Amino acid sequence: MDSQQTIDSWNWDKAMNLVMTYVSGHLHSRMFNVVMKHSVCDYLEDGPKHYKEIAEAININENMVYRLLRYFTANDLFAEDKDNLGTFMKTPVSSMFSKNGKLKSMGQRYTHDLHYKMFETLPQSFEQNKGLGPKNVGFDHFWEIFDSDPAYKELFNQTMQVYTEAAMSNIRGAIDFSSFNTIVDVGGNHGLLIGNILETHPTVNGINFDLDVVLNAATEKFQHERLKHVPGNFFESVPEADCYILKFILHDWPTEDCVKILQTIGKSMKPGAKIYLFEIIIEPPFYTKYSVYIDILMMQMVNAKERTLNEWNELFDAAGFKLEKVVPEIKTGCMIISKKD
Ligand SMILES: C[S@@+](CC[C@H](N)C(=O)[O-])C[C@H]1O[C@@H](n2cnc3c(N)ncnc32)[C@H](O)[C@@H]1O
Ligand SMILES: CCCCCC(=O)c1c(O)c(Cl)c(O)c(Cl)c1O
Repeated sequence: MDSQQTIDSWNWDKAMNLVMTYVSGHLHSRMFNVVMKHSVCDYLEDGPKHYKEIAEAININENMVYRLLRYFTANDLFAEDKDNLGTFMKTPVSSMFSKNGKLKSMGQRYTHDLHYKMFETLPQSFEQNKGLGPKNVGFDHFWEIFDSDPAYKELFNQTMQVYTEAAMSNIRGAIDFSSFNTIVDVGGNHGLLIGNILETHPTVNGINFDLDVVLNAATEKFQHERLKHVPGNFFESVPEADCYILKFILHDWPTEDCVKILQTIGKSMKPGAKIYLFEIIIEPPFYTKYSVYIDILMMQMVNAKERTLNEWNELFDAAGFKLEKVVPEIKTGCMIISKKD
């Protein structure tokens, strides 16, 4: 916006919209924390409710509940009955965050008190050039949280399953895995990706490989007659196979740890084996909002990052691998790598 445009069209609405865009994030997500923590969306699922009815149900002051509902009506989550002011209604968006909604776990996790505490020192992380998130909540590494907070672990697993469900329609059918005998989903968590691949590849066997604390979590894992769930640590060893898939794994780790993970996999790869990486590929200067959001999330929570294709190639080279192909059909990003000759 050049100065002349600013002077000519400067007005209250533009000023406030600009301010809201850049400074309201913490308020907005903490307000959504209240909605998710008290399952406010659920109360509107079976019909319009007066704010006093919801206030009594969630045991919060009725004027506060009115202001909460009003705030999210202005932000298109709820609607207010113009003929019965004070009565609020669900919208297709609020249904997505209700008890049967696809996005409930996302809404709960990304506005979780733990996340808010982990992001409190984001400015210091930039100044100190390292992610300080886990230290804010008493841990050295993000993954330690799973042992001490099973409820958060379940939320994590559920949200990763939702991401995979959202990506499956694009991934399914885009890659032919039929030439492989066994595929290991390294850090497969819920097993949805490898499970879907087995369903469309009748001759392939699958192994869902993840931490014991994850595979023994309460969240249902994908079951299939040709799928085994195998606990382990990808810094120690992974099962032997001719194909490995890693989705949103390497973006969780600094480059030196990614090299260790790839080299650990390399020790178990059969001759001619391939690795399929389902990872974000940042393409300067065409940045998507979610890719740069997840990049900062990775920095603060796991001291890691999203990568450009050049950065991926540098990583592969350092690990003794080479990029065979980028699979353009996979919108979330997909690269096929193999060990250097
Ligand atoms: C961001 S999640 C991705 C999960 C799944 N691939 C997906 O895309 O939905 C990263 C996964 O890596 C697993 N993980 C982290 N450290 C691990 C380790 N040392 N060994 C095996 N799995 C690990 C986590 O338990 C988690 O399931
Ligand atoms: C658009 C893809 C988002 C994947 C999110 C994700 O992978 C992730 C993650 O790996 C870690 Cl370690 C994490 O702490 C969060 Cl909050 C994530 O969302």
